Amino acid sequence: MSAFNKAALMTCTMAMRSIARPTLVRSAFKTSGVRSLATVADTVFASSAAPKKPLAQTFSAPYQFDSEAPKAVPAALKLKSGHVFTGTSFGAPMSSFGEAVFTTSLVGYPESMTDPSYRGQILVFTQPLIGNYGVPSQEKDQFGLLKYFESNKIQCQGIVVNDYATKYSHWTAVESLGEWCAREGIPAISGVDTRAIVHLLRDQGSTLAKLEIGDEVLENKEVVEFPNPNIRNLVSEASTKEVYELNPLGDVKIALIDCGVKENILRCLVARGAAVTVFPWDYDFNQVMDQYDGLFISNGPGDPRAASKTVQNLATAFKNPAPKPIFGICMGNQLMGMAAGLDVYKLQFGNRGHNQPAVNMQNGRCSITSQNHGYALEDSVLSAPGSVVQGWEKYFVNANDGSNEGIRHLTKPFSSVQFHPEAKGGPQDTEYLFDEFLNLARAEKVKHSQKPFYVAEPLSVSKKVPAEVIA
Ligand SMILES: NC(=O)CC[C@H](N)C(=O)O
Repeated sequence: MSAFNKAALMTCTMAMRSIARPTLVRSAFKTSGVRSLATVADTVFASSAAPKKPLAQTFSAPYQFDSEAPKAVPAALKLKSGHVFTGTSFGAPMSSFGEAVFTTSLVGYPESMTDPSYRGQILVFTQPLIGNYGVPSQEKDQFGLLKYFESNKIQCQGIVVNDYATKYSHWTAVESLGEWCAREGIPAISGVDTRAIVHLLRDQGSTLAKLEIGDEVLENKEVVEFPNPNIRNLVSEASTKEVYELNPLGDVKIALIDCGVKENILRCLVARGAAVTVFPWDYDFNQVMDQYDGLFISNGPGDPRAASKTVQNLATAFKNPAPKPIFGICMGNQLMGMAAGLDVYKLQFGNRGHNQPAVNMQNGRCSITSQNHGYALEDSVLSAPGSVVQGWEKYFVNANDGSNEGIRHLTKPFSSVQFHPEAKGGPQDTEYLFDEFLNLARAEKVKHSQKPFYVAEPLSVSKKVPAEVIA
């Protein structure tokens, strides 16, 4: 764990302790002079002591941390189920719609919010204190990839937090979370009981929602229609429109199908020496695979059934008698599974967080993984006798809910995982899967380079040389 993660974890632990022992924690903060944390402890204590009201009428009064802060703008999270949570706006002064989902991750809000897989979603953070380390810059690395974000803009439709930290501090920070949201036109609400929201989303499932800001909240009109982002082709919206190359001098050539790829997947590939060509989601890669040593299918937003073209292309690739290695992550796992003949279904509330246990079915080893998905492969047929899905086996399984975490082919170099080995944020314990994939691709390259390059029958050439020239 990095020093930064440790600091963030300590902040969280301190805030959580304050719920159990508020008096003690408050006096400790006062003597050490940490004024902003003392205020957090007060707030958590005050809200947990508040009388319980029916959820539909939940109202969190707008509050301010800082007496110099501008006047609070009202905000409301309205769920399709009729539940309304009111609080304070700290982002863009505009309303938005989306599917409300929650993440249990403790850190990594800049990464999560720019992860294209969150497109169309309103993100509820269960971590109570958000914004305390601000937002980094758009600085790029030597490959031209963003250093600190997973794409070049905020992808989610809005964010919901319990306590927004108005004061931030981090060596990479260039602005506050609120400034970033306002600049990018993304609404944000704080001062709501995120525990109550998560209970609802867990019990009734991910729910369509609206984030209302400003006067609209005061008008308190009923929302008549909640547009469902999952009926759009979000993959097509998030995917690159043009083919582009990264690290062209890399020693192994990978074709990457961009369904909404996270920057850290690209970083993980180029950092290991791969030359990566990124293709749009519907590109018929089978036409160009002879120029590549391996194929990668990325993560992406929304319902995987929207990417049926990628599924068709994969089904064709699977039939290739001389198959190249293929590896997929998250949406990539779902698309590869569908191409293999598996069904996909929507989970009740999805798995989003940094501590999801995935058990490797080959060796029983469990890895703690980073995840962000609402759909899953129906993999029970893989172990069923006489299954129509031949040649594939379960690769990883989620130890919490038994859902699919990966599949692999029994004889061909095809595999995929539902979790995120590239993390960002979250544990990097499964990053070795990038090495395994690139090792297979390098072996493929060697196999091809062993095909005859030399001129056949060299002796017959010398025989034809006229005698007088040799002399
Ligand atoms: N991270 C991802 O690739 C998510 C895949 C898909 N959109 C899901 O929610 O299941």
